[in-house]
Amino acid sequence: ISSVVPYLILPIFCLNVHAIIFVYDVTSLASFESLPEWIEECSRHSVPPMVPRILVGNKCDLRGAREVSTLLAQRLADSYNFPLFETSARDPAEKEHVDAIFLTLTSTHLKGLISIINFFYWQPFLQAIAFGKQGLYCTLN
Ligand SMILES: Nc1nc2c(ncn2[C@@H]2O[C@H](COP(=O)(O)OP(=O)(O)OP(=O)(O)O)[C@@H](O)[C@H]2O)c(=O)[nH]1
Repeated sequence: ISSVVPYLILPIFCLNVHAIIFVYDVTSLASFESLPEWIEECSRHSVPPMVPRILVGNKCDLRGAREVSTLLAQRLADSYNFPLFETSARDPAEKEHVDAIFLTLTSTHLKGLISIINFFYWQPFLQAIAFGKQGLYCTLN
């Protein structure tokens, strides 16, 4: 999410969202420090907790201009339990990182879907077992 996205547009982005990538610029401490505000803002717009979120530090090719250390970013990522990636949209050597970001999001999203499917598939059986046990308990008493 870029800092230029007005707050008014955010609710529209948050409708039916499947994944969120929070991107900051590693050469801008201000962009990093604005992240918690954007993360909270997304939560306020009822983005379900199961929607995978990921933190991405961009512009890693600008080594001399770095203002956000990996350690600092990792601490923030850990505090929200988000995976952290550092990459560069400009440096072709970092291409694999961009691929990894989307693979991680896709697999997390699929895991979420599978657990929902599992829940609805097994729920009637679990209920039947619970009910059966209850019935047995009543009969024995
Ligand atoms: N060196 C470098 N420049 C980048 C990278 N990603 C984007 N840029 C440059 O940063 C500028 C802004 O990129 P945009 O894609 O417009 O991104 P934005 O979200 O508007 O970002 P900011 O202007 O940085 O707030 C452009 O000149 C891009 O070419 C990167 O990984 N490395």
